[in-house]
Amino acid sequence: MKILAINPGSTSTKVALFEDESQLWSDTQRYDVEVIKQFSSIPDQEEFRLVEIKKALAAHHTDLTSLDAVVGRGGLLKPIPSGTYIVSEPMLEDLRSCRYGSHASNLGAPLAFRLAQQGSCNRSYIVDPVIVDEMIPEARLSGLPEIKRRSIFHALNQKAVARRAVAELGKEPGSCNLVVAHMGGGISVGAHDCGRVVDVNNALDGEGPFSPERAGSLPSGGLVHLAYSGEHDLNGLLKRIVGGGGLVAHLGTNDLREVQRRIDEEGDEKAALLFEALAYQVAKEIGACSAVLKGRVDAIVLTGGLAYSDRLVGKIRQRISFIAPVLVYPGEDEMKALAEGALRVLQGEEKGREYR
Ligand SMILES: Nc1ncnc2c1ncn2[C@@H]1O[C@H](COP(=O)(O)OP(=O)(O)OP(=O)(O)O)[C@@H](O)[C@H]1O
Ligand SMILES: CCCC(=O)O
Repeated sequence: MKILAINPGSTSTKVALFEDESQLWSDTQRYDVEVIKQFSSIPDQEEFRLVEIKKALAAHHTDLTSLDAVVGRGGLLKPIPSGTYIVSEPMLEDLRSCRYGSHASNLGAPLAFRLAQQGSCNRSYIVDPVIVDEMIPEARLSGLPEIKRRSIFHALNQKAVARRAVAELGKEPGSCNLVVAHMGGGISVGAHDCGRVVDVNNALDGEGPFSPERAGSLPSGGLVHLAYSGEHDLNGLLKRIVGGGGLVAHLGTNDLREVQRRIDEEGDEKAALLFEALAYQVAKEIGACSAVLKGRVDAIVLTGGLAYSDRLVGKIRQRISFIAPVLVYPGEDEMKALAEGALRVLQGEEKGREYR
């Protein structure tokens, strides 16, 4: 089966072609920030990205008509359980209108749908979108009835690495309790209770550890004062929390390698403190998720780009290795996870779910 996988990020689109589980080629198309700035909203980028993806297909001599399915990263939809979903009109409508919020991943389904249509296979899917919601009732409450917690996290990679961890532990699928920390530009830490993510910090909405680009949890009084200080309008403040917080706000970079360089080469004490605090906050969140699982944790999994840093992983380990064995899977394999999700449906292992 030939499956094209598409993963739109804020300034790039990753495209990869798979023959069953094997990747035939992959391409990361990076867009100049100035090019992206020409579009007033994420949905406005659909046509541009479609044309760019077709250029990648042409460069790799891949004809659209040779595809059996196209799968895209799923974006901000209404909360739904984990799985592979058939792209449908109601889904496209919710993503294109940004009814549940705006995120680059909103483009995954429309692009997959149009490419599948143009190639005539007419089979398009999304897998484990960022709004996968399996939270238990007590996790949904905040301290104010008018503010509900939402499950928005790196579901695709968290679920994929959780499957890998369970296999490596030699256990049956759905039989393990894991705490998975995805540490990338954003950070989400999930409590996986026998395969179900029963609690996770909302990585897009000011919960959990700060990250290279996100502010994470903030003291709410301080946030309210900042909101009324006249320094920011609504969108400016939201952008600061989501794109300009964390390492960017404190150090002006979202690159952990640069932070390490400043510590090593310049003896930068502020950078050293931020590095320490990052490890501390991730470890604290892992501890919280371990309590969610009542201490019955088979393994803790560290993944995402930050997990390439042995130094960060070492500092996190110091605080959490008393809980359970620590497995480290640096980076992410979202393209493979997308292709595998589509394949499970194409091969009849799983039924394609409907989004209503
Ligand atoms: N070898 C490395 N050592 C230390 N840090 C690294 C290394 N490689 C990548 N990083 C850091 O990982 C972070 C980016 O991670 P990643 O690529 O997973 O993020 P992303 O895909 O942009 O965002 P997200 O994972 O939230 O979707 C950056 O801070 C980058 O500096
Ligand atoms: C789930 C996506 C979260 C992020 O972009 O940080």
